[in-house]
Amino acid sequence: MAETEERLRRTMMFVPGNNPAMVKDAGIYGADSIMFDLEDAVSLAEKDAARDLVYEALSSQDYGEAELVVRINGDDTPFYQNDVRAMVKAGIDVIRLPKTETAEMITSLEADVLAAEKEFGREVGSTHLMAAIESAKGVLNAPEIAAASDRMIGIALSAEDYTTDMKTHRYPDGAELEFARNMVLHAARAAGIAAFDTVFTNMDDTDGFYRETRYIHQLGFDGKSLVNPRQIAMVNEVYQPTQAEIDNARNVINAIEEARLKGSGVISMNGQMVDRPVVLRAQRVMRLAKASHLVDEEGNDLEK
Ligand SMILES: CC(=O)SCCNC(=O)CCNC(=O)[C@H](O)C(C)(C)COP(=O)(O)OP(=O)(O)OC[C@H]1O[C@@H](n2cnc3c(N)ncnc32)[C@H](O)[C@@H]1OP(=O)(O)O
Ligand SMILES: O=C([O-])CC(=O)C(=O)O
Ligand SMILES: [Mg+2]
Repeated sequence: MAETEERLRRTMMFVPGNNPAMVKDAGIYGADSIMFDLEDAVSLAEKDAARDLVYEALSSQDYGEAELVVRINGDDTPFYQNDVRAMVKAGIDVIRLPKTETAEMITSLEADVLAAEKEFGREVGSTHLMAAIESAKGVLNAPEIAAASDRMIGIALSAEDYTTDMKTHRYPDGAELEFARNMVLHAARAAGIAAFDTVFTNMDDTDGFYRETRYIHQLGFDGKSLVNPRQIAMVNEVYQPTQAEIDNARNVINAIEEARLKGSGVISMNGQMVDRPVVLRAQRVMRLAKASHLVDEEGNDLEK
């Protein structure tokens, strides 16, 4: 899917690129985006084997509707060039650059991707990019990074490396991430691309996971990077609109359609002015409701 704003990206699940069983089954859990990892989940000794495994899977497996992302190794590693070429050749949807600190890192990746698209006969521009922000420098440069290329679909905060760079660690209340989360989110919104929150790595702390997901949903993040399939349903639950939100969104969309047929742009509904931002929010609620299987393609309630 080429359209960037329309696509729902609530769940982007890391799949270690060196694990054949996980790579094979990654499509069965219903993640919006599957992110094969060639970077920190893979040891140095396994880098080439992981790249081959992911290349083979991309060439032969059907991952359905999921968006396919690969986290390549950084441009300061000997694996970077081969990662870029193999993933473009395989027709990956999105390349995620880890530890991105400057806009130049993205423009240089863009040039490498373009060269690979031409070399392997892929449509020019078909490979999208995203950046992981994992350091103070990356956070401060996030606005330029997010706007560095038309191929950019999003930026993600990566809190494990970021908190290490900041000489702290992760706490349950997330205060240490407040500035970075807000920077990443504002940089993404200003550039018109998606914002992803970081992984939550304690699989046994379900309450903590829900708390963090509700918080980043409230801030306005599109979704979260995940490390385990069990986290997918929990994120979808948090992002699922309430019945009252769906009813209101449907009324807004119907009212604006009626107004449009009568040739008017601004309308009032229950004494409330309905303008463009209200309509855009309503459309997003209906997209989320459809993805949550609460309404059908026409926007009518489905039986629960
Ligand atoms: C800081 C960073 O860079 S984070 C990004 C790098 N890290 C990663 O990619 C780690 C990804 N996650 C994992 O490897 C695992 O989920 C772990 C190690 C965290 C936990 O593993 P487990 O305890 O085995 O998880 P769990 O018991 O929930 O697994 C259930 C099933 O889901 C599968 N599964 C678990 N995690 C994943 C995953 N990320 N992708 C695909 N399948 C997965 C398991 O293989 C298992 O399948 P099975 O039932 O067919 O055997
Ligand atoms: O992107 C992520 O959330 C995982 C990661 O690399 C980090 O936290 O350093
Ligand atoms: Mg990291």
